[in-house]
This record gives sequence, structure tokens and C-alpha cells, in this order.
Amino acid sequence: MHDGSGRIHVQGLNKRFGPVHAVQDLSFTVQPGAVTGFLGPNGAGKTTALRMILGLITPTSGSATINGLPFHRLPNPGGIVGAVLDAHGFHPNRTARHHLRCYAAAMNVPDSQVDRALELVGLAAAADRKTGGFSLGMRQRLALATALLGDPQILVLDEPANGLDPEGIAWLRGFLHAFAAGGRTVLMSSHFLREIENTVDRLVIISQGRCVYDGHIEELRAAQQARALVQADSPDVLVGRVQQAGFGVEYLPDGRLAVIGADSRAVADLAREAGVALYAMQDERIDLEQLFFRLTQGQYAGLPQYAPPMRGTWADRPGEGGDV
Ligand SMILES: Nc1ncnc2c1ncn2[C@@H]1O[C@H](COP(=O)(O)OP(=O)(O)OP(=O)(O)O)[C@@H](O)[C@H]1O
Repeated sequence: MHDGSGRIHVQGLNKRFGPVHAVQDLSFTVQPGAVTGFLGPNGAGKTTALRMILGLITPTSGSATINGLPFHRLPNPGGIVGAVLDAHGFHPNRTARHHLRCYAAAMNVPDSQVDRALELVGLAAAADRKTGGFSLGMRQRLALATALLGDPQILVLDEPANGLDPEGIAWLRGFLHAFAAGGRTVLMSSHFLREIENTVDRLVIISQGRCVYDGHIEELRAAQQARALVQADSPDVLVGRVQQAGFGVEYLPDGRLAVIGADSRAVADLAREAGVALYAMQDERIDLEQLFFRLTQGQYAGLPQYAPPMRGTWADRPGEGGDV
């Protein structure tokens, strides 16, 4: 028996495709009553992880459960989980209604659910149009309607905002919030933080198959820290002094130091105490998107030398500490 909790639990999940380690020791829990964003750059392993959660591919090791059971052991899975992995596979000569009726028949769901799903996604007026003429946004809505046919407790959506115009994104946001507010569960992936930052309550961020952040988006916002960027004549001496004062510090590629959580005035005072001359000072505030780039930059560039001290649950990153 499944536990009816609405929880998705991923534990120590790994997937290798030959030499590619697409998902590496991934662990997180998705809770009901909230929209959880699954965020990472292209190729980070999001789709692979979602496919393992949905039982479409077998993990190399680790486990993924929904309501306490692996997907393939769920009774009536369509009534528990609705999934959208791809908004493309529609027969172009079928109408939206016909498409949904085919799925409803396969799922043993009454036809009345078809009209309900069309209403829910705002496609009632296009119900008898052939899907071949649908825009990407309409196809996204139809894919969502397909996932909703079984009136599921949990939605798993791969890049559902992809191709939606701002109005479509606003609509999706309202829909998913209402869905989650009723105590249901939403896990949605995206590679674009801006696209989902106002939609999600929680975030799981992955980079190179690994989890680099798991926590509330508000905690991430709170972690947006000021940095003072300074050019010093004796950087190592200044690093020692600012660390002694309790600040984190990063060496930037251009030779400057970034003192985390300090303003340039505080750094100037410390530099004076240490007898270090400063040639340039700049105050910087990191926004959420920059934070995302910094968290995931190891995928494309060298990993950062220093993990900024932030709240939330920071998963282990190669070469870095764990929770900070
Ligand atoms: N069937 C497969 N065979 C070989 N490699 C694969 C396969 N599926 C995925 N990969 C590789 O695994 C890595 C993760 O891919 P995945 O599609 O899961 O990432 P993603 O985060 O969903 O990316 P995107 O945002 O571009 O969709 C990539 O390097 C990809 O090339």
C-alpha cells in the first residue's frame, strides 16, 4: 500500500550512461502543499532524474519513491501522479478533445474528465481544433490537461513553462499555486530561474547531476549577500585580517578580492588596521540569478574556490564543505 502522503523521496540516486554520470548521489524530498522547482542548467540531469522518479528508466543505484513506493508499484498510478515530460507527442490530425479521450479510455477515466481537464487548462474553446495547428503554449496546456485526467495528487512537470509567453507563465503560476494550496504536490523543472522564481515555494538546484541547494526560495533570497570588491597591494595580508574579523573572502579571477557580507567601508577599516593599501573598492549586491549562476558555474567553468556562507541546506559540492 502507498502511504498517501503526496511525498516524492529521492535517495542516493545515480544514473550513468556509459561514461556520462548524468545523476550523482542525488537526494531530496518533495513535500505536498507546495510547488517545488527542480532547477539546473542544460544537461544538469533534471530530465534523467524525473524519468527515474517516474519509473521510465532504471537508476544505476539509489531509489526514488512516490507515496513511499517506487512508481511501478503504485496502484492506479495515473490517479496518483500526473506527468508531463514532453509537450510534442500529439497526433497532428487529432483534436484536443479526441487526444484526451484516447488517453481517458486508456486510463479508464470517464469522458467527463476530458471536458473538466480542458476547462482547467483554459483550452475549452480550442477543444475541437486539431493539435497540428496548436502553438507551443497550447501544446503545453494540452500536455498538462493529459496529466490532469486522472485527477492526480501529484504533478511532475518537465519544463512546463518552456514556450509560454508572460501571460501563459502567469496563468501556469496561478494554476500550480491553486493546485498545491489544496494540499497537492508539484515538482516542476526549469533551466531558467527567472521563469519560475515567482512560481515555486521550494527549490532543488542541481549542477552536473549533483544537488547544490535544497531549501526554501525565501531562504535563498535572504542569502543574497552584499560583497565588497577590493584591489589590495597585499591581498594575502588582507585576507588574513578579514577572515579574522569573521568575513568570508573569495579571490576573483581579475586579482580583486570579494569580501562577503561586508561593505567597502568595513573592508577599508580592516585594510587600514592591517597596513594594506586599497586601490579600488566597489560594493556589489548579488541577485538571485547571479546566485544561481555561481551555484551552477562548476558545470561549465572551474568550481568556485569558496562556498559563500548561506542559509538553507547546501548539499556537498566537490571540493567544498557541506552545510554552511
Ligand atoms: N539516453 C541517454 N544516453 C546518453 N546520455 C544521456 C542520455 N540521456 C541523457 N544523457 C546525458 O545525461 C546528461 C543529463 O541530461 P538531462 O537531459 O537529464 O539534463 P537536463 O538537466 O534535463 O537538461 P536540459 O535542460 O537540457 O533538458 C547530459 O549530459 C545528457 O547528454
